[in-house]
Amino acid sequence: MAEKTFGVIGYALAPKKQNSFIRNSLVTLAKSRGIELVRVDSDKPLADQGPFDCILHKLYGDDWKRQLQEFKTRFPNAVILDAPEAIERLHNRISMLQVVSELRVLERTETFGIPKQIVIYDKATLMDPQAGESLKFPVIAKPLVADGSAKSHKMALVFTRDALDKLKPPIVLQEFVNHGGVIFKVYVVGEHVRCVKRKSLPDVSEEKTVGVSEDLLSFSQVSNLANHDSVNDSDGYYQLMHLDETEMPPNAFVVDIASGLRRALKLNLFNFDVIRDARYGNRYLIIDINYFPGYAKMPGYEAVLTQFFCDVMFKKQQEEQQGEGCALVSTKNNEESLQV
Ligand SMILES: O=P(O)(O)O[C@@H]1[C@@H](OP(=O)(O)O)[C@H](OP(=O)(O)O)[C@H](O)[C@H](OP(=O)(O)O)[C@H]1OP(=O)(O)O
Ligand SMILES: Nc1ncnc2c1ncn2[C@@H]1O[C@H](COP(=O)(O)OP(=O)(O)O)[C@@H](O)[C@H]1O
Ligand SMILES: [Mg+2]
Ligand SMILES: [Mg+2]
Repeated sequence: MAEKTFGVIGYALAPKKQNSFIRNSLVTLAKSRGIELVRVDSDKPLADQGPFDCILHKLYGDDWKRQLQEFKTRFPNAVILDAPEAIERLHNRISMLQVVSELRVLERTETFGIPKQIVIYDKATLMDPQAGESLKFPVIAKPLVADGSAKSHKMALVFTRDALDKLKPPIVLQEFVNHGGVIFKVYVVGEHVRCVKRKSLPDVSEEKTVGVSEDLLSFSQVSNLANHDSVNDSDGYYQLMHLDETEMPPNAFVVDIASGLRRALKLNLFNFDVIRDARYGNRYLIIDINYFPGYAKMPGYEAVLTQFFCDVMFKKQQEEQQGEGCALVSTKNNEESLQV
């Protein structure tokens, strides 16, 4: 066990997240490296608690943002992982993916982008015969807001233009891209990047689009379903996916994109979903970016997160020492996330 506390990290998480993420195995390993993990009491003002060297958080709402601001005013040297303004960009499925077009990665044989999509804010626009004219069907209808609510994960695979009237705006209509039924989830923890395979929606053939008895199929959080989980499958649409047979994308490519996203988003803790366009084989599409995802599903997450916490503390201490030595450097932008 470490003799000295290297840093105290306060965590402010919803109960479900707390149960899955704050496991004894994480707390013990972190402690052995001098990192103490302490729960933030949501019934008390954050600024009255602590002292904390760092706040790890995934909570929503203006009240929480205000509490973070107050905390930062009172403890300017504390690190907030991550800045709420940076996280907010991921709460809207349009702004979330706009960042992809800002990325510049080294030239390679693989290419990347996002699927073609439009945003519809109201029913009148949705009912306009021109709505969705620029898109090739089927499309996936996604709630515009991605705020962690169950509603924000409710999607629909829409086969025909006529079925659009069953949807409730504001929504994003995104072209469905065949990708072999497997998605790649890329977990980012500071500089650490890990890509895993997960089950996705199966490919849709032209015949399927014509012959399907329903013109709209609803689904939610497909990648979290175990293979035996029941889904509405009257058309025999869902089937077992053979994850093992799917080739991973080149690691250097994934790391390049992850590093680019991390810089552009100014975030340390996120994951993104990538699919490989079945038409090309070397074209990858980013479809979703999530703040502070289910890291506990990443094998060995305790060691990865503990190392990250140590890096954050080390960087903080270095900056404090430099600050003491040079009081002139006071222009540090408090709003910006620390990038370890
Ligand atoms: O709960 P988990 O472990 O399935 O994690 C969810 C993530 O699953 P993943 O790690 O990508 O497989 C999940 O990712 P997806 O959106 O399903 O790709 C979200 O990040 C979800 O958070 P929120 O509901 O969007 O706020 C995450 O939920 P929270 O744990 O943050 O509630
Ligand atoms: N454009 C697309 N083409 C094919 N499948 C998609 C597309 N967009 C989403 N999916 C499938 O739908 C699932 C949920 O969509 P996603 O945007 O990741 O929402 P969530 O935030 O709920 O995870 C993905 O994991 C993937 O299986
Ligand atoms: Mg997703
Ligand atoms: Mg998501």
